Amino acid sequence: MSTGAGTCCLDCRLETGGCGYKEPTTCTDPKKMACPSAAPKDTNQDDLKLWPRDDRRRILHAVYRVGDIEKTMKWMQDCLGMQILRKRDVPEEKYMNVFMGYGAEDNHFAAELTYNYGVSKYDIGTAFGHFGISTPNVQKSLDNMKKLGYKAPAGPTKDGNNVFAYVDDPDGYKFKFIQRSKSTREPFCQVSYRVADVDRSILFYQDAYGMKLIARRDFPAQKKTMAYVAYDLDETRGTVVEFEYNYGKTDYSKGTGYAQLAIGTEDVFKTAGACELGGGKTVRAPGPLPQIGTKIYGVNDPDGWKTVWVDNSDFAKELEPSAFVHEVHCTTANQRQHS
Ligand SMILES: C[C@@H](O)C(=O)SC[C@H](NC(=O)CC[C@H](N)C(=O)O)C(=O)NCC(=O)O
Ligand SMILES: [Zn+2]
Repeated sequence: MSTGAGTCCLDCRLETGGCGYKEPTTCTDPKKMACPSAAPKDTNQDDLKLWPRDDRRRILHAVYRVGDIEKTMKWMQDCLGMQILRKRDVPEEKYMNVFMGYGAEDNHFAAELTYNYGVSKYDIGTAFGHFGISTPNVQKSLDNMKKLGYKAPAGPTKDGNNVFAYVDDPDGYKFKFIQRSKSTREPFCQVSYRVADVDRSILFYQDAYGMKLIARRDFPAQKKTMAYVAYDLDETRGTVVEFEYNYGKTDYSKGTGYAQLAIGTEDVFKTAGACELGGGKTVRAPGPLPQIGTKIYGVNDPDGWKTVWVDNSDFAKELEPSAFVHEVHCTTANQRQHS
């Protein structure tokens, strides 16, 4: 497994600062052999190169931090027509999550809202673009917001066949209403990142993450290039990652709000090896989440956008009704804010 400057396997490098072995299978470091998160012994570079396309992957949710989880939930229900899918409180780690979306998480993309106890404000930064929401009628979506007393533009922007409008959620995250026919299977259809090199991003998401390029479009008049990658080439069926490259602009601020994209995988350890091979920077070693137990692996892309890979079978267990220890009342978390 290519490890860039270092020449050791992923686990040893993370645990010991480097054992000097090039391949997990040849690593005889006692720490490595005992390491529970060792990549499968039969892993080799060719296998890792093919893994991103052989794996069973789906974009699960986008994770971002909010200052008032009840206010955001209500905004998403009122303005986007989303529903509350599940809640989980992790008091030992002083945070709670609420999952919002348009359908069950076993086959729909979701927003994973993160409320850190006592934190009411985040810097959205300039690198995050928007979340895309498809709607059959943008004007009606805007009129609905205004009728409910929310701030919204008077009307959509029309650019050729494209009809769209941007609105801000309570924390300042941008949501883009995108006019599409009713047949769109996944209304929560886009996450948009600003990037410093669009072709570098395309290649990385293809090679390291196994995504497919849906489109790459230049807009010289607007001095920008847009690109779209996903696991499904039909962009109305699943969630798409959009890259926005503004000519010559490379210095964006990430802020503290947006956290990561969660993608399902059959094997977080093998995926860790494949991401490293593709040039990803590991930021969270593969292994179980504290308190929750779901195996995850965290990695940054060349622009520093984080992806958390989530074990598919552990994720399915998270969705089982029995996993809902108790219905969390959001006021509880907000009350903690004042404790
Ligand atoms: C499976 C994946 O999508 C998760 O839900 S991981 C949950 C975990 N969330 C937090 O730790 C939230 C609190 C934290 N203080 C924050 O603000 O992010 C998470 O995101 N883990 C990722 C990791 O790298 O540990
Ligand atoms: Zn998650």
